[in-house]
Amino acid sequence: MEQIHKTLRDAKGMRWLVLILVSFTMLCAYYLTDAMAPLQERCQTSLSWSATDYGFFTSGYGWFNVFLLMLVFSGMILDKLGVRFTGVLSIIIMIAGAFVKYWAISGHVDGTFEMHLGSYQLLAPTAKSAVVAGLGFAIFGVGCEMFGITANKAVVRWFRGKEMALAIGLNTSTGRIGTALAMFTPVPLVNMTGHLSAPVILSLLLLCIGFLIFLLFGVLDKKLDKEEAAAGISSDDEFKFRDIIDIAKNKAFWYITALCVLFYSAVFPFIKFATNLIVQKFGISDTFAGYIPALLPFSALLLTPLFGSMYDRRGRGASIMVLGSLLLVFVHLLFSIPSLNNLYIAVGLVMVLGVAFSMVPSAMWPSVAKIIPENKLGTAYAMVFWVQNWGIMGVPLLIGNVLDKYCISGHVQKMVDGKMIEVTQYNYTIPMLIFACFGGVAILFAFLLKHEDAKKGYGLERPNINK
Ligand SMILES: NCCCC[C@H](NC(=O)[C@@H](N)CCCCN)C(=O)O
Repeated sequence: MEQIHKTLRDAKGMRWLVLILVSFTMLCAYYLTDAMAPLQERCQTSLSWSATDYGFFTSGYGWFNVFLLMLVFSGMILDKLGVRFTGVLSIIIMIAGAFVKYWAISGHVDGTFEMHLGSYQLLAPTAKSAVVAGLGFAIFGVGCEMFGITANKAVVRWFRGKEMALAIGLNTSTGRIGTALAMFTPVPLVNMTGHLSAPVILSLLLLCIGFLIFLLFGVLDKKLDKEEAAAGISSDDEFKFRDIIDIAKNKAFWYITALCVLFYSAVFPFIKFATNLIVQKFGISDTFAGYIPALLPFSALLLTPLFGSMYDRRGRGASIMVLGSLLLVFVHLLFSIPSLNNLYIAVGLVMVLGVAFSMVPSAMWPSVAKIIPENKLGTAYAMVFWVQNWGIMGVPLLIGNVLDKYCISGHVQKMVDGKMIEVTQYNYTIPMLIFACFGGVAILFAFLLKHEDAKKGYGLERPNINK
């Protein structure tokens, strides 16, 4: 006779409480990730940054994750030391990074910085404040990504065989609330306080609250450990180097990873430049321009759980990813057309992008858990995030450079903080075409993944809930 063991994760209320506890920190982390996006023009005027400096600072998020392989180490730490330890460590790292970022943009750093290796110029003269803020963002990025994989693993642990995709979707949605808040609160906050660093101080506060809330999750998760140990359920979480090789041998894993880096390269970096795009192309002030990109995470936050729940009940995960990638290309292509400069069109396109931004993540993250066994999941998520970070890091650099080199359309005089300042105008057609190209290649990988699933039977088109 099969013995049925009831543990905390079998109690619906407990599962959802855990989700709330894990998700709050996600909101705080995502807020800080995007809080400088609506302030691009302010950084350029108040800190004398160029678009290249802004792109350089923005790319900071991925520096340590990519070059120091911090994400890979994070995955190992997660699989070896568990979600509680890794979660706490990641929040401490985020707080440290946020502090450095605050220091740099609050006027403590002046001058420019350049780097040479012999006669070769590694870094052209860049505002020192952008370099230090980038370093802070790089430290923060290590914590934020480490927390992302920890949250994924915690949610999969508590929801596997139950409402897994819905839970991952809701967790992602909470992050989107952070992104939405980051789109429309920074400019009013800066206007109110007169300090460019005000949103960063708010994030620091939120992260400290997140830290305390995560400790509560730790108490429940430890209790689940004890119950499972008493019931003889082993979690076999030990990390082995062989895991990386096993994961790397899986073709479907590489298809989903390629889809991930391409899709997100066309979304996250787009968010960083979106406020400025709206200011430049549709001619509205940055105070209101941030409201339009805010519709993107806002619609995604409502729709991600919806698509997640559809995937749980009806399946069709691979098809959802194909359709989401198609929508992405559609939106970026229309954004690239200079004559389409009606504000209603911008609102409509951002909403459609929100649909794409719900479809792909809601199907992608639960699908990784179908392709890779749970004991290797921390490492697998870390490997996907590592590749994805190349895009999060490289694409803002690329776009910043392209803007300064090929897209300057003029200069205007604007009143900023009571002073008349020259503001550079950009034409965003080329950057939007670059984003569309990423989407085009993403479609190809979404099809390859669907084909591989049909061949190997991972069940990406099947529902997640065990009936
Ligand atoms: N449970 C959440 C699944 C991952 C969500 C995914 N996050 C990432 O891809 C992160 N590597 C990057 C986070 C950057 C923060 N703006 C997402 O869709 O947000």
